[in-house]
Amino acid sequence: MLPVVQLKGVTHAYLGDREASLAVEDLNLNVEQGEFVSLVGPSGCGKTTLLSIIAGLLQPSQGEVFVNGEPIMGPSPEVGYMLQQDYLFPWRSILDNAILGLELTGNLTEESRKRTLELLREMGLEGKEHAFPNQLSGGMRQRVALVRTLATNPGLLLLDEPFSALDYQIKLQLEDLVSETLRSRGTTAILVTHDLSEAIAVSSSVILLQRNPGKIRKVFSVPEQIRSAPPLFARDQPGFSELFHEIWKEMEIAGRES
Ligand SMILES: Nc1ncnc2c1ncn2[C@@H]1O[C@H](COP(=O)(O)OP(=O)(O)OP(=O)(O)O)[C@@H](O)[C@H]1O
Repeated sequence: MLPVVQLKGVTHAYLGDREASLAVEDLNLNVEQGEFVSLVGPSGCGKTTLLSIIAGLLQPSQGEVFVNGEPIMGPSPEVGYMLQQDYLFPWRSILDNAILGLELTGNLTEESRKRTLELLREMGLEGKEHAFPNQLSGGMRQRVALVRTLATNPGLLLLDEPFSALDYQIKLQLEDLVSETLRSRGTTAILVTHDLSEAIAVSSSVILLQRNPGKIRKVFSVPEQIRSAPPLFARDQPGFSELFHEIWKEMEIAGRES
C-alpha cells in the first residue's frame, strides 16, 4: 500500500530582503495509512513549515511531496488542516460554521448536512447547532472546528497545536475525543505539538526535529500498550515515562548542538 504522505528530499528556504533562511533541509518521511505521527522539536525547527508544505499551502524550494501517491499541487479536500485558533465566523451559527468546508468544496447535500449534525452530536454539541460562536466555550469552539475539518471526510488530518490554547482538563478530554474519532475512521494524522506527553499519548510515532536547519533527528516508535490506551490512560502505561525521558534527553542534546 502506498504511504499516505511521502516527502522526498524536501528543502525549504524563506527568501528575505538580504538573505534566504533555510527552514528545513533534505527531509525524507513516509506516513502510512492510519498512522498518527507527532512532530516535536525546538521552536524554529520547521514544524509549521512542514505542515504547510504537506497542506499544499507552501511550495518547497526543492524536493517532492506526495499525498496518496499524487504530487501536491495546492490545497486539497483530501487534506484537513486544524490550527490552534478555531477561526469560526462569528456571524454564522455553529451548524453553518461546521458545514463551511462542505459548502466551499461543493459537497453540501442533505446527506452531508445530516452527517455533520451527527458529528456535532458525537462531539457533545447537541443543542448548540443554532448557537453562535461567542455563546460557546473555547473547548466547544475547538470541537466545532474539528467537526468542520472532519465533515469533508479528509483521509489526512494535519493538526498544528490544536489543543495548546485550552485549559489542561479540556485539552485532555479533546485529545481523547480526537484520538478516538480518528482511530474509528482510520484517518491518518500529523500533529505538531510542544507538549511531549501529548505527543506520546496520542501518537503511533514521535518524530523529533532539530533546527538550523530543520532536519529529522530521530523517530521514536510508541509501544503498543501505550498506543492502544486512550490518551488520558496512556500516560499511566508502563514504558510511558521511560519513553518521555528518552525523547527529552535527545531533545536536550539536540538543543545544545543547535
Ligand atoms: N514567513 C517566513 N519568512 C521567513 N522566515 C520564516 C517564515 N516562517 C518561518 N520562518 C523561519 O523558518 C524557520 C522554521 O519556522 P517554523 O515556523 O516552521 O518553525 P516551528 O518549528 O513551527 O516553530 P515554533 O515551534 O516556534 O512554531 C524559523 O527559522 C523561522 O524563523
